[in-house]
Amino acid sequence: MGTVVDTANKEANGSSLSEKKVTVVFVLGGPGSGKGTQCENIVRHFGYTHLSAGDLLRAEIKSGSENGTMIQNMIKDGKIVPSEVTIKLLQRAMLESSNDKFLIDGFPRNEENRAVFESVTGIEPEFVLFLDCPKEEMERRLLGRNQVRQMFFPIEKTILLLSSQLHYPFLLCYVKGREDDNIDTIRKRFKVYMESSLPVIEYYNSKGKVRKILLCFLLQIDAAKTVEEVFEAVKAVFTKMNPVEFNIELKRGKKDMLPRCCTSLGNFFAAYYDTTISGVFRARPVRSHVSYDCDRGLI
Ligand SMILES: Nc1ncnc2c1ncn2[C@@H]1O[C@H](COP(=O)(O)OP(=O)(O)OP(=O)(O)O)[C@@H](O)[C@H]1O
Ligand SMILES: Nc1ccn([C@@H]2O[C@H](COP(=O)(O)O)[C@@H](O)[C@H]2O)c(=O)n1
Repeated sequence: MGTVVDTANKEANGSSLSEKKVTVVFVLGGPGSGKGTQCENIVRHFGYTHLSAGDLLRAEIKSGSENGTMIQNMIKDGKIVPSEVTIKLLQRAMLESSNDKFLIDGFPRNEENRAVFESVTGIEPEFVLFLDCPKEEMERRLLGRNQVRQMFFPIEKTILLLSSQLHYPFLLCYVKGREDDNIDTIRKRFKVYMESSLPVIEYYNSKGKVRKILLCFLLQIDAAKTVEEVFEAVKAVFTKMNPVEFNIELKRGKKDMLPRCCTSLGNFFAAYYDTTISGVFRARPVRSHVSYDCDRGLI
């Protein structure tokens, strides 16, 4: 008998994810680090489809599903919803999409999410984009997120006015925004992030899959990077996403020859792995449009 996730894997259009070859990038970072904001930019520039695990869960609550109340309680408490539920939603969204490139935002959130996703779908992420943001900045952003909604959305602003002037506090429930953007739940979400989500990032880091973006300038107070500054760094990661492998024989087998390899291959390579594995090293192209007809060389 198949599991719930097996069923989801088949039901969208009769096909399964293993038949549909997909590229997946996980976008991770603490609550409010700006994952959703950067995903919107990546979608525009690089043609990915953005799947936010949190948004899919919130949509499931609204749909009146039998799991709705359980999901709502978990989110209110900052807890992680059982993997089977979230993975089913992700699988369905991937199967229903005509795209084959996905940004999965806010997933995997814990070791169970990661292991079940990989075993059920057979998908390993291309890489993990990790937005590394100080806690104080994330807290400021989350608390600000609801205020922004209240200040700029005209209907919400009107309801706010009515609720205060006519003393109808119940109207406030229409302008609250995300129920988990309150200080109590935010603290719980930070705890879950530190205890359960960071180990997943460490796991992928040990496999060389993490591309970390620092969201604040180092050694500066109040030095959070703007959305545009962060996206410049994100763009560089996606532009250089496909490493090119060269079989380069190093005459003297010395690591310090590698920068010269890069230079002699036309200055197209900004970075390289400084380890040689039986004479092979990988270089990342600076310009994505360059074509590589030289994949062998003797330096
Ligand atoms: N670089 C930035 N500088 C200042 N504010 C930002 C920046 N990036 C995002 N924000 C703002 O911070 C808030 C949180 O951003 P966003 O919703 O993208 O975070 P998130 O990581 O997806 O959050 P969550 O984990 O809760 O889903 C939003 O109000 C957004 O406009
Ligand atoms: N893999 C996940 C992702 C999210 N959740 C729950 O949703 C809440 C909001 O998530 P955001 O990514 O939108 O911040 C989160 O606090 C969890 O309760 C989950 O369970 N599993």
